[in-house]
Amino acid sequence: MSSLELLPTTCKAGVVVEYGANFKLEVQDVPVPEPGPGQLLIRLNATGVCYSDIHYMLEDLTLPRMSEHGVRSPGHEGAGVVVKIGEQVKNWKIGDRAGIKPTWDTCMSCELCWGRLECHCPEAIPTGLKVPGTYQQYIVSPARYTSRIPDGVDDFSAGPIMCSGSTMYRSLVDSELRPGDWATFLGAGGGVGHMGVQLAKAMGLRVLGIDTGKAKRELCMQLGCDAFIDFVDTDIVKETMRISGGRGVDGVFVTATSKSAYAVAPKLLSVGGRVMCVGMPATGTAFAGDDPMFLILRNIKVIGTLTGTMKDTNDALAFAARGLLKPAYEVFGIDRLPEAVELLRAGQVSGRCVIDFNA
Ligand SMILES: NC(=O)c1ccc[n+]([C@@H]2O[C@H](COP(=O)([O-])OP(=O)(O)OC[C@H]3O[C@@H](n4cnc5c(N)ncnc54)[C@H](O)[C@@H]3O)[C@@H](O)[C@H]2O)c1
Ligand SMILES: [Zn+2]
Ligand SMILES: [Zn+2]
Repeated sequence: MSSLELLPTTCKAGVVVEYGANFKLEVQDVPVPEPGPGQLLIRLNATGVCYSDIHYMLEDLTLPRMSEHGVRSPGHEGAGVVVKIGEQVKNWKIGDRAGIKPTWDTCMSCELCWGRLECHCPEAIPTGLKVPGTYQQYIVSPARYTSRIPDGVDDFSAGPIMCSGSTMYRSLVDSELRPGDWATFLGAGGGVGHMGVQLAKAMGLRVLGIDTGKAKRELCMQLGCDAFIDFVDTDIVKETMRISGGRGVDGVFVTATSKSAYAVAPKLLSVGGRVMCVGMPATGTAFAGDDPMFLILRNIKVIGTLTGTMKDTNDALAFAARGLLKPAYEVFGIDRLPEAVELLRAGQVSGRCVIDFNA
């Protein structure tokens, strides 16, 4: 085991003191963990605040629960530096830049792990759900599944790319849309959606952003959307048809949490179009496109995306290193983490809130 600096014994962390509908998050001092064999200890400089963290604290998804696993810190968009190296670790050194993803580790030896589906591995461990997440400044991570952050991508950008950026990269690849096709993002001004907008433009797609409010409209247009619709005061089916010349769009990426977004998504599509499911709706949401006759008559495909793999994350970071993906973020000091979470829960964040652990 080796470490460069004298490490503290405690660090700051966002800690859940009450789970569920009235969840409560506090910033507390917690012990700095020790890296076991094969693990790195990473000191995070930044973590993004993703809506999935809110789902985990609300415990409103059909997923394992944080409380069942005794996990008190969510978070899965971390960026920092290696400060200590466990036994048996090769190819990493102290001072290397390192990122933490929504999947903390996988078995790496099953068919899913071999075939770009490792996030679905039965042994996959979700970060911030079954193990402590990136709301904690010092975090251990399996060296084999830790992402490297390339030069030219700062930690405030790299953090959100670990989840939001890599998920949208993967979803766009799986959509098989081609340059010139229309891609629509329901939730285009949010943390995940605004990454999709940029990646879609970089891939040569035409982009229709759908969200609400002046700030999100401005962000979408600044990021290169060809058109924007405010879903609150517009008939979005009619308007989408008008913008796409009456045929509908080729792909709809649902990056919102709301039931209404899933309800409308298939209706925006052209014949042969596809709904890309990314936003995680609370347990019990019905998917309006599940009328088989609607899907049959319009040759609609429905595809789900569960975060990006190790390779997807690497590829998304490469877009950022080339200047094609620049997360729009507002920085909050660690003491203001609960405030950032509340703003996101209230739908008041354009782009991402990123936490600065050094502020
Ligand atoms: N599948 C995955 O791997 C994955 C990865 C990351 C996040 N997520 C999920 O994606 C969702 C979004 O996360 P986020 O962090 O970007 O949240 P966010 O709040 O930053 O973004 C959601 C956006 O959707 C907009 N919106 C709400 N209702 C809408 C509607 N009916 N039509 C259009 N826009 C609407 C909101 O105004 C907001 O801008 C969450 O459910 C999260 O859990 C899934
Ligand atoms: Zn996330
Ligand atoms: Zn596996």
